Amino acid sequence: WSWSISPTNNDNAISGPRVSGHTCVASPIDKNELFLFGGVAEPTLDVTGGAGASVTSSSSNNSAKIFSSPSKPKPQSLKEAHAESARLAVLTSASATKASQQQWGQTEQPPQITATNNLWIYKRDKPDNSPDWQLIPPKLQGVSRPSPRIHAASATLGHMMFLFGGYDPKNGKSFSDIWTLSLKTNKWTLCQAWLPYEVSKHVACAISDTKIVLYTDRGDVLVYDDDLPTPLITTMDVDGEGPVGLSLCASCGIPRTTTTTDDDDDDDDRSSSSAFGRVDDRYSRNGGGEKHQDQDMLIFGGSTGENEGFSSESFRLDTKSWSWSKLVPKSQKRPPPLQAPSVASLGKNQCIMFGGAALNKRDRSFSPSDETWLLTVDGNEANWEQIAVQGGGEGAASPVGRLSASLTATTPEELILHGGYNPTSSKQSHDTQTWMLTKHPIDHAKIAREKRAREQLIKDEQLTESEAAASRVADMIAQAGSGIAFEGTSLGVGGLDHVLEEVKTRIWTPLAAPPKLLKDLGIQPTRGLLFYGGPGCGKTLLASTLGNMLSPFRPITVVAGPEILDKFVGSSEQNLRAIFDSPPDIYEEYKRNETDGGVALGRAAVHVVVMDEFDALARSRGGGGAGSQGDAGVARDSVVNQLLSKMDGVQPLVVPTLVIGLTNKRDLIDPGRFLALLRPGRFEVQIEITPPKTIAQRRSIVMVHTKQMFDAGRLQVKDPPPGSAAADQLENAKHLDILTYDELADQLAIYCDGFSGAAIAGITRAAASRALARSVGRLSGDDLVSEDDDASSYSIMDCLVTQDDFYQAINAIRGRSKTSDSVDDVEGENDRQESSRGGFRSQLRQRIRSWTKKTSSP
Ligand SMILES: Nc1ncnc2c1ncn2[C@@H]1O[C@H](COP(=O)(O)OP(=O)(O)OP(=O)(O)O)[C@@H](O)[C@H]1O
Repeated sequence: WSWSISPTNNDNAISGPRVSGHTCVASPIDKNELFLFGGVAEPTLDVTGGAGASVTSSSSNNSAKIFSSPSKPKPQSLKEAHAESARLAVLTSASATKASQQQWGQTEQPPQITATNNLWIYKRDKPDNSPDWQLIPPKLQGVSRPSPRIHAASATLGHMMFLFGGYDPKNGKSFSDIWTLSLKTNKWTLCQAWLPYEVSKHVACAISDTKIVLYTDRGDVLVYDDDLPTPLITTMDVDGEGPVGLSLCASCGIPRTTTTTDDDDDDDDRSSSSAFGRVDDRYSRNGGGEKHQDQDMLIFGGSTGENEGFSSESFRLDTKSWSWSKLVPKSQKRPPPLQAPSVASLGKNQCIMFGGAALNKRDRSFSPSDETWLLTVDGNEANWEQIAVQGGGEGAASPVGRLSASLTATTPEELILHGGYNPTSSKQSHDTQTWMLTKHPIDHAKIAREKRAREQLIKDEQLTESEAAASRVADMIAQAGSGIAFEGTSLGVGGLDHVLEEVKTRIWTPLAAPPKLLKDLGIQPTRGLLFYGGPGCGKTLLASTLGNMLSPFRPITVVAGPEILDKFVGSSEQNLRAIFDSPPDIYEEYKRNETDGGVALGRAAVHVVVMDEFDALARSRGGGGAGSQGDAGVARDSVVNQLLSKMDGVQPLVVPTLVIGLTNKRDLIDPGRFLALLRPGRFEVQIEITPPKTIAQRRSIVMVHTKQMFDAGRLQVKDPPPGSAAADQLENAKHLDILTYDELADQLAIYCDGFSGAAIAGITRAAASRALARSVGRLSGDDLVSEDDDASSYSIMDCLVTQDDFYQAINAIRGRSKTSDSVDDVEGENDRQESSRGGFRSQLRQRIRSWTKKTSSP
């Protein structure tokens, strides 16, 4: 895990709003969009002390003082503790003002806390990945919107964000209203339900498709239910010892571990101790279309309201049995007691916590933490691990300590941190930068070192404009191929790691090296790369993904060999010349930012030409079939000669060019020509692309093609992402023998023995088509719908690709050539098989058994 300022490559990063104590959610519609609402607008003061305590900023010493209310006798019971905590919470704003007056003296005016009701949207879909914070104008937010507030709580259900309560420091008022914001239209609506009392510094998290659970600093667990005709808030009776009235704690959801059965629906029994909303007795499951809850709530840190009562415990609220349990730390290593840290769930059983304020008991000061912790929950055990230490590596930037910031997960491998309050800094106490925590290791030290070396080189050598441009092009290619860029998962290519390794060493490295260094060494980047091998093994896929990586400044040119050949004398050569002499222009955005309109950069930027069916050009005279003789043969001769002379560097090229030739008929290439093609400077690098031979190779292709459906929760597996369609339907499919995603990938890799990459991709498509057909209902009632399912219950949005869909698709393709890549019609094949077969399922099982035997024998 490492921290970086978002975006990493742009020095002119536009910073976001200066804010803390706000709420922020990721749009479920587009992971590149975040919505940020409210918070403290001014940088100088925040009320963070929680119940009975307040904090002011201090420029004189390097830590902020905490002013506590006089110690009270320890509450005797849980109930008393809750009541005490609630009472103190009300005093918070008063003590904050008083304390800050003491701190700032009578003459000096303490800085005012101003809450805002600004709604911001953060979009990252711009081509250069630069962030774009936009304030949504109030008039576009609907007829009415929430008033300014801090410390509200928010959570999303579907495409709606729900906002609960909050506090307005201007008039010392907390709120009990609930608002919904449509993340599609950006319009607010006041909810019909209300919180039972005014509340702020509470937390909220969605626990199912229709329910949000809230934990207040009075120690109450409230449930918002959106699935009823009139939405309703209910106070739950909860068993076990939970956190005692925590203020400014942090929370996130985590998949529930306890099992639910259809008839084990005991929530009604413990129903509500009180219900708030228009219709008091509506908290009933009857006819509510209730889906099974699938998230528990985790609570971290916070203040109990007693003197110095910061909590270091974490608790889990089981939202099925409605009981609290304290997480037991696996080791001594865990975060200290913290107030207002930021936390986000990564799905599955992990979450990440950043920042918060740690209390220094001796002088009762506290300082903001800049630590990042990864928590893995195993039942009630908590395994804490400190991550991204020093930002994730030497030379990495990392966010300064802060509290009341927002940490939002956009994917399980990327989180966004924004805002927050750093009380030890008197001026820039809010950070306006948007920070990104990503799982991929970035070697910041190395990047920084290389950048410095390049800058020095340009300075020392007093490079000309064109040399500097060439250096920048190399720089950009170096960046494009660094980190995990050459990993199969990043390129969407499976099982070809050895090929990627070779391309990286022989093609990318010289292109990415400083041109001056190449000159010193007397070498030039390779001009030609030939991929050969059977059909459907990923040659085209590789060429286009690598081409785009190696040509960041201009589009690549893709041309098929036969397209170049022309029956008119001279036209073929002309076609070829056009490819080399008229490369596509560099992208507009690069031209725009250049003082010379991009002329120097245009001359230096690499042009990648992908020549498919390369054998058509270099075929031996006898091996080409019809049309290979006569005029076409002559045309080929002169085209090849021209190509060779373009590539061997005798004639200077308009721009540096890399030709990637592709052929699945290398044996048709004239041996004499082949030798000529091999000569240095021409197609120096020739790599055979074979079908995946090992289980590991096929597994990685399977992963490439199923990752999207797994991440989106459309794949029937035992471990689907929480809250997804697959998770919802898991309960119904319990009796089926379902594998985890990893197990399924292994299984498919075994069954796909002998398949090409294209065939494996085809199987995924075919399996998805089967699932789609089933959901659309076109085939409802016929035997494509599994016997185990109730066909009438399908809706398009329940669409789930089952493991059986894969097995049937494999079976269909097994009947054909193993390396066939024309599997688009596998669905049709399925239909034919389905209608003509009898006892198909048992046949399939037998086949699978025999494959397993075959493949597992030593
Ligand atoms: N190694 C692989 N990893 C992931 N997907 C693959 C792989 N090989 C093939 N595919 C899938 O098969 C499709 C077709 O492959 P591609 O066109 O690259 O094969 P090819 O080797 O160029 O075939 P041909 O020689 O017939 O042109 C790809 O778009 C991709 O979806």
